[in-house]
Amino acid sequence: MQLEARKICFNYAGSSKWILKDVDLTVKTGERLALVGPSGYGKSTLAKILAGYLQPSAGTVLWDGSPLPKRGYSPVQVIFQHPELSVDPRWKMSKVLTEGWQPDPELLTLMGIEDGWMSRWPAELSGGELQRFCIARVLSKETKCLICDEISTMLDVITQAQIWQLVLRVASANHLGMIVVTHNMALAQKVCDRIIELPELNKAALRSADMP
Ligand SMILES: Nc1ncnc2c1ncn2[C@@H]1O[C@H](COP(=O)(O)OP(=O)(O)OP(=O)(O)O)[C@@H](O)[C@H]1O
Repeated sequence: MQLEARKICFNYAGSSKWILKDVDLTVKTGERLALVGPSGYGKSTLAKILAGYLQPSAGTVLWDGSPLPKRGYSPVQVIFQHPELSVDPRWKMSKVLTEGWQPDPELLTLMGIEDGWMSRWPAELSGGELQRFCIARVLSKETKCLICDEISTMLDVITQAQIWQLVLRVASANHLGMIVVTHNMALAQKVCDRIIELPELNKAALRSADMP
């Protein structure tokens, strides 16, 4: 099984600038791909397109040869940099956690999620604690490809290491495909087996003039 992006082009509404142009990318289950590049080069935009959050201006994203499902649980899930922006602040954590599936107690123990946190509001957890929920809620067995968009950037180094240990453990156990979006080459080298530099992948956009 694989996630495939074919000739992806993207510009934000109202802007004539190509953010992405003719980007091709394939990630197979079990493979860990790092997408590396400086700030502002379109990494998060591509992550959102690959996960189906944004529609490309042209090109297609295919999961196992078919478009991503428009409804229901998607096999391609994404975790973002800022967990506080990824959860509904009006939902208690138990609801946040079980929106897509019912995580089993073993996973919650593995993720270090404490029972007492379930009745709290998102604002009553630290960034690291909240990020654990954001990770656990997308680790259903139906998830086949996980996109991690700068998931540890705002955490201290100890929490970063813990979070990555947990994610990689589940990724190995579930044979997930992974795309690790980062500007940190050292992290990419540590957690991934293939590295793609976005400026190279997206050179058509960098070379192009604005859209006609
Ligand atoms: N909603 C939006 N509307 C208009 N332009 C946007 C929007 N979101 C992002 N951009 C622009 O698109 C470009 C790429 O942004 P993107 O967030 O994908 O980059 P990035 O490589 O992920 O950056 P960073 O590493 O800083 O997160 C930037 O120039 C940004 O200003």
